[in-house]
Amino acid sequence: MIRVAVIGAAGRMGQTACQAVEAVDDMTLVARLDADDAIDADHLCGADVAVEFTIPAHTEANVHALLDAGVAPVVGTTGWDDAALERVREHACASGVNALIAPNFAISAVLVMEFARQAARYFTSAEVIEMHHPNKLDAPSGTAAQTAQLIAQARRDAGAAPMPDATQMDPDGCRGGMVAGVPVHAVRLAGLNAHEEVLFGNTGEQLVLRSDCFDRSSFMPGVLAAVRAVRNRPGLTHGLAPVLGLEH
Ligand SMILES: NC(=O)C1=CN([C@@H]2O[C@H](COP(=O)(O)OP(=O)(O)OC[C@H]3O[C@@H](n4cnc5c(N)ncnc54)[C@H](O)[C@@H]3O)[C@@H](O)[C@H]2O)C=CC1
Ligand SMILES: O=C(O)C1=N[C@H](C(=O)O)C[C@H](O)C1
Repeated sequence: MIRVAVIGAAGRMGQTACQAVEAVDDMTLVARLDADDAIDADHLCGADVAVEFTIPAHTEANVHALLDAGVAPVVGTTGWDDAALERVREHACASGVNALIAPNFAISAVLVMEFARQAARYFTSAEVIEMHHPNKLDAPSGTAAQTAQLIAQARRDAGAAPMPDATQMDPDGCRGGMVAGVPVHAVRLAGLNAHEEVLFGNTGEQLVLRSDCFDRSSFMPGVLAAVRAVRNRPGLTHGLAPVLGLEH
């Protein structure tokens, strides 16, 4: 039986994660913590693993507190940069407590990232469009940022030429933001949940990869898989792909 704490338990993802943990036979929910609760042994109630869905400004501090408490974090909160990930990697290795941080736990989104990585070298142009509910705090989404980085790395590895773009005037930033040299566009629209399109273009052809997460339950199989896997994966695991056997 895996003893699980949920941090950010009052939030949209935290509530869904609590329900998912309570619905399976091999886990027991031992703690629901939110913004006013200390992350320490008293409040973690003997948890083995903590699922963390909070806010970008606080997630790193929460993760270090969990590692100090000997509880393996499974983190879905976004807003991580390379330096913060490296600090967690070092802390996890030094403490012997494993951690997993993934910008997206939905199978469709993880596969879009993997397929985008594979496709990138074959196309002249690539752009990412992420579309979310208007309550989202960060832009671009963690998933879009990771997708752009994977595309950029694959293009670098393939020695791809710069993408064609004749734009000379864009005072309002309508061409989107640039993540690792890949244009990323963020839509915030009432009625949406979490969606991403990756567009690849060549002369005369287009490939579109799209993930639609209509409901937060879509993230839960991945969260539960990460909870089951994290204690067997030394150090920091970044992304769900390796847990799904998509190592590259
Ligand atoms: N990796 C993935 O598959 C997914 C990641 N996300 C990410 O998860 C994060 C949370 O998203 P939502 O649940 O929609 O947000 P939300 O705003 O509904 O929930 C955040 C919760 O965290 C709590 N909180 C804030 N500071 C805290 C602290 N220091 N310690 C403990 N709790 C704290 C808030 O009170 C709130 O209950 C976002 O970064 C979002 O992008 C969302 C969906 C899927
Ligand atoms: O805030 C959300 O809702 C989501 N956040 C994650 C992200 O920023 O990539 C994952 C998913 O897109 C939902």
